[in-house]
Amino acid sequence: MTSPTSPVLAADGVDVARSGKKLLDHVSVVVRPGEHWALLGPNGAGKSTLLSLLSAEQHPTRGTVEVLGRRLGRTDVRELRRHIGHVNPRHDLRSALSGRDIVLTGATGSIEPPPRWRPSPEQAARADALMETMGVGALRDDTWPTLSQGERGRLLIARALMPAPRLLLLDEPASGLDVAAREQLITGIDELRREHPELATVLVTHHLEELPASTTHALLLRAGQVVASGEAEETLATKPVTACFDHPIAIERRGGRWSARTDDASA
Ligand SMILES: Nc1ncnc2c1ncn2[C@@H]1O[C@H](COP(=O)(O)OP(=O)(O)OP(=O)(O)O)[C@@H](O)[C@H]1O
Repeated sequence: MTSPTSPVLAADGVDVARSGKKLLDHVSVVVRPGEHWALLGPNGAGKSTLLSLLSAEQHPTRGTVEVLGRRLGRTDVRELRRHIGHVNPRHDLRSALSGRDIVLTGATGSIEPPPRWRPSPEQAARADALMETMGVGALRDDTWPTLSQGERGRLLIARALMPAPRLLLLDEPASGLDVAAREQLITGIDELRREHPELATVLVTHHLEELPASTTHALLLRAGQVVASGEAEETLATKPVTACFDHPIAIERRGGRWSARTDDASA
């Protein structure tokens, strides 16, 4: 589809308008293989709207979006979506599938395994390896209704990676998790990034504490506009984050991870 070094995502001068309101205003971003972007901003900033473009679910009103080298509006988005790992936290599973079967449905792109479908030995081995990476190898036979939210989240990431996508989109993966579950998730994401060096990821969050240490870049959005964009070291810093959230916030980075608190010096 593209060369291994060409951008995985390229949005250029993107506007999205709905009901006469500009949800995104001249947003540009380029994501390359091996980069791990945080998409950060307050409620209503436009993060979900941008993610819906990057996942080929919506089209821009103005500007261009290329996903895996294909221009939205000129390509079959249903086919394109099959090459994007998109973790939907509202996974609509009704039956009591086992952890391993849930991961295997990533190979068929379906919620339930198709009747009489059996995984190939390669697919089965990949499912097992991804479950180990995400720290859910022990949940092989546990069924969906018995799993915690954190366990489900990590299984769904393994599931999204079954077709070996070059792009993984994570929409608030740590939302609602307790601190132990959040840390297990973050460890899994770090591990995943180490084991799949070509994979590019975009992770949406409101909280800097939820960012894995392996985050390489960040895009800060406020009211549909880009406040800062680029390498994590520069963008996940006191000044741009304060501007993004319109509140004096001091950022600290320790052991690779970020934390945020009110900046008393300027509050
Ligand atoms: N179809 C629509 N028509 C009009 N306004 C919309 C539509 N969809 C979203 N919005 C508005 O666009 C803005 C951006 O929404 P979006 O969901 O992208 O923000 P977000 O950064 O993901 O917010 P949150 O952190 O709360 O999830 C919000 O003010 C929202 O109310």
